[in-house]
Amino acid sequence: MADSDGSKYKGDFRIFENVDELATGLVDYIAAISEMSVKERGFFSIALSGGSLISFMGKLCEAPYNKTVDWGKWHIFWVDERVVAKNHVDSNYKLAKEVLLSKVPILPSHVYSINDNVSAEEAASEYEFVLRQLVKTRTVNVSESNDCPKFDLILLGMGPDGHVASLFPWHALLDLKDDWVTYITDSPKPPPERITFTLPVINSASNVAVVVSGATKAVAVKLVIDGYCEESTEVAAALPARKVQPTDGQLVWFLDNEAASKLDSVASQPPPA
Ligand SMILES: O=C1O[C@H](COP(=O)(O)O)[C@@H](O)[C@H](O)[C@H]1O
Repeated sequence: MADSDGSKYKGDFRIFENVDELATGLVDYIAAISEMSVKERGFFSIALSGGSLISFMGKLCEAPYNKTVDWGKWHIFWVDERVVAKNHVDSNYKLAKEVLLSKVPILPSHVYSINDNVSAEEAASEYEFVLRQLVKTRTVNVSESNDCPKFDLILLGMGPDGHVASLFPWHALLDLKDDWVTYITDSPKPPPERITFTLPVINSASNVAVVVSGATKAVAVKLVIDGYCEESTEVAAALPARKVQPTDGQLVWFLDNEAASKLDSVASQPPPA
């Protein structure tokens, strides 16, 4: 559906029968972008979120990906991270380590986790500093239009409130234009202290995938993609996920049937071949 300014929400939508098929589709997609990036640039820069999407990435540890993916070329970042110790149950790093990083031959020096010994503000500023060095060496590509890092792939989940990364509805962080990495100390979802990429960085990526499953997110999915939902009084345009529109990159949504169940505009599309 069109916004009040006439613009339409753009993206590709892949809808799967269940979460197992979604996970297979997602890892196929990640492996293909990894191969293309390594061929074109010699590196693959990927930024992970936390939450349910990480569990789907476990399939990358299985055949054929465990052998075919060029793990030595992967450089792994976090789109957002909770400012807790790396062994804390809320740590996005811990989740990714358990599901993927400890099971494939990724180089430890290519895993860019946050400094968990400092405040959220310092952690964000250190993370942005590291990112700036890696953009200088082009380990992470750069956007020609705004000098932001241009990740080969950014993976986002979405909460039932429409938040992506640690960018929450109506929060002032949504308006940041010049920062790459920022921090929040009043996150509506615990834990309260987090760091997060800003929208300009997310929207500068070459590829962005939003991965959403489950019936509890069906209303938010409809608000974001169709621009309205009769069952909700939320303002669609205020949902952070609706502000994810890559400037020069490709956006793909991976949905299971339950998350897509309220959509009118794309629900009738056949699953990808
Ligand atoms: O707090 C967070 O939530 C979102 C969504 O998580 P999910 O478990 O509902 O899929 C996640 O994408 C984000 O990275 C995380 O910090």
